[in-house]
Amino acid sequence: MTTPSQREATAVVVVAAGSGERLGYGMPKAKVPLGGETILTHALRGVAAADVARQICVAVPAGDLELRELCEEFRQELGVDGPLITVVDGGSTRAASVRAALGAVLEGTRAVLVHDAARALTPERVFHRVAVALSSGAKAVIPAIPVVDTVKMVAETDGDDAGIAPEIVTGTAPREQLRAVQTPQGFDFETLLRAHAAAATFDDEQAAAVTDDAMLVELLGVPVHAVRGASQSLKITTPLDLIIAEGLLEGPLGVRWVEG
Ligand SMILES: Nc1ccn([C@@H]2O[C@H](COP(=O)(O)OP(=O)(O)OP(=O)(O)O)[C@@H](O)[C@H]2O)c(=O)n1
Ligand SMILES: C[C@](O)(CO)[C@H](O)COP(=O)(O)O
Repeated sequence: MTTPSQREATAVVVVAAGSGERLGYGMPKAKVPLGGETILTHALRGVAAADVARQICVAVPAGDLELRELCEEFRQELGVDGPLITVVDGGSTRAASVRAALGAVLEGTRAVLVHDAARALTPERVFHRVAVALSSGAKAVIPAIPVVDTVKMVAETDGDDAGIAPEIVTGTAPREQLRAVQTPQGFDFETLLRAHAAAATFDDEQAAAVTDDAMLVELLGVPVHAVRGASQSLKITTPLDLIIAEGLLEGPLGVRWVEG
């Protein structure tokens, strides 16, 4: 476990400003119902239950008053002893939303965990593993799980192969070295600020290639450590993911039965 002084110097950023195109609900994904509540409410409950931070900083779609209200209701539910809940307008990319939230982090913060609201069922133990690794001296920590599929590189087919199939295999990745990466990703605050300052200068193509915060820290040459993630931390991205998440909540023991 982390100590109270580590908790006092930690903030969790929850990015919830995405549009949820692939889920196809016609509303920001954070508002989509899951087990009778919203995806964002589940995510916030998980963060608060983990109790690793004095502040939770949420990025919502710019101008979305409903989600701001939801955060305010959650703040009231936690009461005066709960963490400070700060809400900011997110940006047009995930990284821009993270940057907006980092701008609202309390003075004195030394560690930040960045979490996707879309990973609404992430168990407390994953927050703890990340926080403990940070408190043991890591500057960057990610939760990760082994990849179960065989992963191949492909290219568009051309020449003699055109007309047979749209893609051709160019190689097979060594599966034992691959991990599927999740959130919360934990960082030394100063390191994460440096990484995002560099990313803020990226052109559109470079910015589009940024899919998590750890890769920005990798670009600084800072080691990124991996701890065990959990299968129930799945990112609710497609309608099938939402069905799986509903199923996890409805299981006989709720989401707690899932190992990992
Ligand atoms: N401009 C953005 C884009 C994404 N996110 C957040 O980043 C997390 C991961 O993004 P993803 O699951 O891809 O969400 P969406 O961008 O909403 O999904 P889609 O690409 O289907 O629209 C989500 O919690 C999402 O709210 C964000 O805060 N700001
Ligand atoms: C940060 C992340 O959840 C790690 O798996 C993922 O990269 C987000 O990707 P998205 O394309 O923004 O959903």
